Amino acid sequence: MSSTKERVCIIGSGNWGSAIAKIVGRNVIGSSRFEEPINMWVFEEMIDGRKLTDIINTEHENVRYLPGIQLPANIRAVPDLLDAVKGATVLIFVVPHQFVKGICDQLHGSVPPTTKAISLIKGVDVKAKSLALISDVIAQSLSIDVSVLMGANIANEVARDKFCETTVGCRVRANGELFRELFNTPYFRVNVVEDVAGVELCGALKNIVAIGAGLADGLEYGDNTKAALIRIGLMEMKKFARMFYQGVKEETFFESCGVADLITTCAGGRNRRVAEAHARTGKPFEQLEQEMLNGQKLQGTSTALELHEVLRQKGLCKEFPLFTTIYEICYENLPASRIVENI
Ligand SMILES: NC(=O)C1=CN([C@@H]2O[C@H](COP(=O)(O)OP(=O)(O)OC[C@H]3O[C@@H](n4cnc5c(N)ncnc54)[C@H](O)[C@@H]3O)[C@@H](O)[C@H]2O)C=CC1
Ligand SMILES: O=C(CO)COP(=O)(O)O
Repeated sequence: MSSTKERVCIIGSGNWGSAIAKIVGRNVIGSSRFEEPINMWVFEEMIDGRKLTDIINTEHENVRYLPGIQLPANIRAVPDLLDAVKGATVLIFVVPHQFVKGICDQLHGSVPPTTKAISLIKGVDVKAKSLALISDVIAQSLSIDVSVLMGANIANEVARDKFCETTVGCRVRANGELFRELFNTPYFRVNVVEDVAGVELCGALKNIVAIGAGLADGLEYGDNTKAALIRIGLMEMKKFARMFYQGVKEETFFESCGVADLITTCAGGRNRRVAEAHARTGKPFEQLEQEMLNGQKLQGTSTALELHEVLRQKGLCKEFPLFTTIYEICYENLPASRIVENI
């Protein structure tokens, strides 16, 4: 007899993908709603002569992207994307945003329309010079409903069971509630709101602001300057989100995905850390990403570029001086000190 339970597949296995695998892997144990085995699609690579999938499946640890954390044994690493999603009724998308289109192209035609998906991906897409949400890219490509989960969730802290909150944005309330059940734990508290665009744009845009915060740190400008950049960044995030997506709610910016994620990313995130190194050394971001992140990916620089394409196209650069300056520092060799002068 076939199971009536939901079958979950995680698409992605980086730093956040692995931390989230720990949460959902544990949460489905003994569940009446979800099957216990969970496939996690892994972009295969060799580590000291061994396949990463073999290491995960035998040692239950993602030694490359989340070392030192034991994953539940019901998480099964699968190197083939189509094998991984076979039979899944729930898909969790958690890859760096630059890879999502290629993944959707591969999945096209292999995902039933009743599938419920959620995107944990912080980024945006620019299509024909106009902005698209990553959740819309997935939804349109696969003709399925896509919720989002964003929050103040530095993966290494979540993986160590340190208390935090997160925000699920949904279009279909029942799917939002399903995702609450899948993700919520006493130390990972989920709040569900019906504002997908607001939640997702908070998650994407705060990565640009984090670059600004890191530059200020690298230049040793102090806490007041950093707070000012965070405040101005929040205002630009809000202005941008509401200009491009009618219906984005004011309250969303006070959820975990909004102000809380800004604070944590500007204090401890990878975007901040690499931007600090850029201000100190003058090395290009791409080089620092490779030197400092061991295969993990920066999202803030490419998001600044993508946003800039849209702002320039619409003649809006002057209305977003912080986003524009960060783009120019990342891509046009503007000195880091202009972060303050230009705004
Ligand atoms: N790490 C964190 O603390 C958090 C990350 N996020 C978001 O989650 C998303 C995923 O980030 P992470 O899990 O941290 O990833 P990551 O940056 O740690 O890892 C990079 C991942 O990309 C994969 N990869 C490399 N080349 C690829 C290719 N050509 N095609 C497909 N995959 C490839 C690698 O195998 C690895 O799994 C991002 O949008 C990020 O902003 C959200 C919340 C917290
Ligand atoms: O999104 C994050 C925390 O919520 C992680 O941010 P970084 O990618 O800058 O590490």
